[in-house]
Amino acid sequence: MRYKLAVFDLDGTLLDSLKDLWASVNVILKAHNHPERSLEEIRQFVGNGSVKLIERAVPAGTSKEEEKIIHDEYKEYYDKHCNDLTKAYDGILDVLKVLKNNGVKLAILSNKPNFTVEKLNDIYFEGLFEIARGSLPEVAVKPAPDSLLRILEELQISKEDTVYIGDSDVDVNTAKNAGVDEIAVTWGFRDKDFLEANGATTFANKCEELLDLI
Ligand SMILES: O=C(O)COP(=O)(O)O
Repeated sequence: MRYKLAVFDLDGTLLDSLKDLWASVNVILKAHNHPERSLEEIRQFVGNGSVKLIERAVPAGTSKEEEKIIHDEYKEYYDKHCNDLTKAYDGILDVLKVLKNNGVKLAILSNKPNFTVEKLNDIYFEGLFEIARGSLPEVAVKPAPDSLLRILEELQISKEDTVYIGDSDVDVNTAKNAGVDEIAVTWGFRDKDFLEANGATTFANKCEELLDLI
């Protein structure tokens, strides 16, 4: 294998989670008498963590105080409903197992709240990941390189031996900012043209292609 460590984004890369994100945002918007958002809008709003998701979803003119209340309610609701409609992308679990059997260390790095990432990791990934990390209050979220570099340090793996795999411009930029190689997957929340326009150079169109690339 080319790399010793493969770090994966979660939403849109390992898990098809869009419908639960969409449904949860809308439950809270509705409770506050705000207009609901379409699935396509939520697809575009996801990627920079839950604070940004809510900032983008509330109507213009919403006060910062209300936005914070909506965010807190959303986080609590979504944590309970993060696995109602979500599923792992077909074939991804087998790919992860092959990588692990070939000696590649695996980690998750997401901008989702950390407790939700830990929960989904327990549900789906059978202990395959050394680290399953979401956003932590003391660490800057992606595309800042901090959280990715922290994982490298914890696992004692160099940048040269690491690849970051994700489905969004945020993920491409995270890898670039950290100085590690990146693979953009095209089955997630952003299309290939968009990813290419945002600097992605290596693509996986089907999850089995990751085996050759990693
Ligand atoms: O919560 C988000 O905005 C995105 O989550 P991700 O980093 O797993 O894609």
